[in-house]
Amino acid sequence: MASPIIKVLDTESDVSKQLCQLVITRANLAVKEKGIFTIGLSGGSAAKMLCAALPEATTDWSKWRVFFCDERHVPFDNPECTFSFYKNNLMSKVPLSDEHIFPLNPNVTVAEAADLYIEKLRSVFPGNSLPRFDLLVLGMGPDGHTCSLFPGHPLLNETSRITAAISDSPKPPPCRVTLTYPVINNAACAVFASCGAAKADIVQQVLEGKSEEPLPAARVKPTNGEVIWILDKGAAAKLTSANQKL
Ligand SMILES: O=C(O)[C@H](O)[C@@H](O)[C@H](O)[C@H](O)COP(=O)(O)O
Repeated sequence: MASPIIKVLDTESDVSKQLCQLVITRANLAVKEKGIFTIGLSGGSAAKMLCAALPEATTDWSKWRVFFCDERHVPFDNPECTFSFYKNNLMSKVPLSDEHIFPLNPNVTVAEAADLYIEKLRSVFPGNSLPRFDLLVLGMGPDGHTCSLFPGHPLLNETSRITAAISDSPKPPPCRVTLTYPVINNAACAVFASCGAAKADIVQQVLEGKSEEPLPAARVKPTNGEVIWILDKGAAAKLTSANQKL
């Protein structure tokens, strides 16, 4: 797998614009080549960036198939629900129909929701092969987690399931469903967007650390794909100069 591509920009607004530009470029290329664009979205600051800029974008929304890299197992009316954040802040502004965005089922147990999510994935990625997303938009928490894959958690070692339930997430809420590394590392492209000086240490650990136990975000290494990190200067502040290309 090639080394991560690192883009360092001045401000969070620049990161947001660059993230959305990458998403749209990838979307329009996938639609042109395959007639469909498959994307996995994350919550947190990436959701805010995408919802702020995507409504202005030019793309054929009818060709998008939108999944969640992870999702909190909460009712849709819970403010923690990532799907509802996108529904209220993106879907309400663009012609992305309900049939093309795939939320979790919050009305079953979290384990059942993880199983049911596999069926939703199979409705777009048929057969038994690993789903290959065109793009996964990922965030990284201050502990180096990504999706709902947390440091030291047994799910880091999941090699057969394509989705998994977690009920002891250290980041509340505790119950979530997450994509696992078999799917994450089968993606054509995974992009992280991280901003702020508070992330500088963990960004340096993930991108330049040599730990025996790599942090979850450092384990995102698509076998036949690329990883792109879009950082503002604050988040990139502890990287070596080689990685600080503005
Ligand atoms: O729903 C979630 O909680 C996310 O998917 C989670 O993995 C998020 O991406 C990171 O916690 C980073 O969040 P921030 O970018 O807001 O720090």
